[in-house]
Amino acid sequence: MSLKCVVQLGIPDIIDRHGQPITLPDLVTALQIHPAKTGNVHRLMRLMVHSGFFARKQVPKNHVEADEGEEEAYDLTPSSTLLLKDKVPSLSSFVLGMLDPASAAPWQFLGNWFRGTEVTPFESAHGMGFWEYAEGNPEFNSLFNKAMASDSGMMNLVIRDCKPIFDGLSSLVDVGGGTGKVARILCDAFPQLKCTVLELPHVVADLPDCENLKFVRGDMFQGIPPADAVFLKLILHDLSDEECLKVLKKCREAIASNGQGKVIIIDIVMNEEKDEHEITEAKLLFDLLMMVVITGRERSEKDWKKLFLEAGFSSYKVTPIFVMEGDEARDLFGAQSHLYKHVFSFITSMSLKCVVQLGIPDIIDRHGQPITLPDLVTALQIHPAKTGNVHRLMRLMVHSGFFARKQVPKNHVEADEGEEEAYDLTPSSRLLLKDKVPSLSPFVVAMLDPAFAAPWQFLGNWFRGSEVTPFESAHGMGIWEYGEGNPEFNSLFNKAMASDSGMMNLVIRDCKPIFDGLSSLVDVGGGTGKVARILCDAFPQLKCTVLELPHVVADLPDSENLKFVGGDMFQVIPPADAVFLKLTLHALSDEECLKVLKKCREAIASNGQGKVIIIDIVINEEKDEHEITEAKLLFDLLMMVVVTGRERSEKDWKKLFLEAGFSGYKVTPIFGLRSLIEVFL
Ligand SMILES: C[S@@+](CC[C@H](N)C(=O)[O-])C[C@H]1O[C@@H](n2cnc3c(N)ncnc32)[C@H](O)[C@@H]1O
Repeated sequence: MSLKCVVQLGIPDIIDRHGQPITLPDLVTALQIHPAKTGNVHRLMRLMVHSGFFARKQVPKNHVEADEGEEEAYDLTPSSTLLLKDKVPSLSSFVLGMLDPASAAPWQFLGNWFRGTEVTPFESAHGMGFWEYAEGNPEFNSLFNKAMASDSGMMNLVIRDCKPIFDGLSSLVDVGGGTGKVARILCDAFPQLKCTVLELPHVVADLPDCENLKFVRGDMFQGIPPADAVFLKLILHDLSDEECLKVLKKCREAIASNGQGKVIIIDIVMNEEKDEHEITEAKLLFDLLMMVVITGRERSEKDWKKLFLEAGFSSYKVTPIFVMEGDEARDLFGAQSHLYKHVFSFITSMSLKCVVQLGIPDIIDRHGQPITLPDLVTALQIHPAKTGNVHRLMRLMVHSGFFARKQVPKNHVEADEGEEEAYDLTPSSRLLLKDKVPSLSPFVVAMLDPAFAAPWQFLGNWFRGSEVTPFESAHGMGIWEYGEGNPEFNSLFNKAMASDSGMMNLVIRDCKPIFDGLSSLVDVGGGTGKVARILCDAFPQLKCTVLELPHVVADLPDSENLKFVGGDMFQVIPPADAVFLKLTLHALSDEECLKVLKKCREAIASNGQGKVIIIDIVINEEKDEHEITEAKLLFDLLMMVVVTGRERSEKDWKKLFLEAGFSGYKVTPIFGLRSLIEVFL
């Protein structure tokens, strides 16, 4: 969604027009950002640099003469070059089309769809199939057609290498050829070729024919005009095997008239053994996209061959055109895969949510050993028409490290000796077991709830508008107020935070010296008391108080060592030996954070030697591994979108502590993404 925001704000074009790498102040000026939001541009750019969409460069300072030396600036990379709006090829329309709310909505229905009767999750979300929806929604139709045309623009790069394939053809029908982007490229490259685009009537309704190019309104399942060649780009992967077979047979009839025609298909061929990890990932994401939006699938060469032979063709030849050695096109197609992987990375998130909703980790755990696909399908009680799709979900999840493929002895029929493939848990999916501690499944479900997903659609406009957060743009109020009025969301959120806090169990014994000698502690913003309970159990001498918003702790009973106080941390924090804040300060702006830190100081000042204990993220781009920094930067944007918070470097934290009047602090990186910070009077 940050990528979509980058496209909406036109950042690649701004850098391109600038003619050289652009500094942050120049970018902010060019963007015409709302004055209250200018401080957030570097956060968006930091994530985008980390993801390979921009490069940091040093340029000579040029603002004030006295200011000699160099400063940091952002440059385009091959991936962001593909997002320039008026260049060819440009994939900016693809990004906007694929991340449109109408395209995003069906993913929320994936889990239920597996057990229900709707043909696709798209139908669950919109009450009709994709093409019908596009027909009735001209804006969506136009967005989708532009997205496909922008993808087709990439054909320009390879068409000269494909010359032998089109040589000798005098007529060609582009089936499902959209608004004719590829057909025009072909007509330009091969002037002898007469092209016909066969399309749904509403897609080509207003398109005029020209000399070599004709539009025919029709249905590929009914008939395809005769020609030397039938061309299908990203059509057959939209179709189920049955539909694909029907269309291939129609293609055969269309080319049969001249006895030597051929069908030319541009589509994905799965090749997990040979492809690089990132290429396979992009292909698997497309496969799930095809499952969710239409009834299609991505196919291996073996799958394709089966269909071709069944349709009556005698042979075929596969050319992986988009990965040609030594060609400038190779870099661009590499950039395209990188871009698509990021456009569709939400598919991995939503598939993960589906895996939790279906309870797959628990099923494997209960099975007591790696589970075969047939056993998993049986245990899942999937709708009979959907059983063939479980392996597609699992294939992506294996690729993303959530499950491992193992070989187990065949045990279904005695005759069937040997081994078969089965899925096992990995450390990541073990964290999703519902009844184990710690379990992060409530965290997954809550963070991918529609209420959390909606604000991301507002990010681009938010940068230029006056709303405090994109969450407010989406829901008309801040998150805590929203939680107060929506008990279901409130409960979902509190369970998510409690599930995250369950991880504390794992480290509490290592933190003993930090809590030794304390007799009272206030957990500020302590949710429903998960951490406080863990602390009470670990340190029986400790009296804990949870200070929380009244609606969060309304029904929670006190117990011997644990008291709940409904209140407001900006007003007053009860006095104690220590104030504890886990993930509370990263949800606050610097000004808010300072206010709360001062209240913390007052709360511990009474005994003259108290301390503040913070568990939160400390950004350390130089030292952390790439994946850890990525997770921290994603949290940073989450804090920008749902609240007014931010993730901070040690330098940022230090500045706040000193400004709040503390004398010193100590950071202990205990906790994966999180650190424990002690702050002293
Ligand atoms: C990100 S959550 C952290 C929850 C908990 N510390 C944990 O890590 O599991 C922030 C918490 O701050 C609470 N909160 C927000 N504003 C508050 C305020 N003004 N006073 C007290 N608590 C507040 C929210 O209700 C929420 O539970």
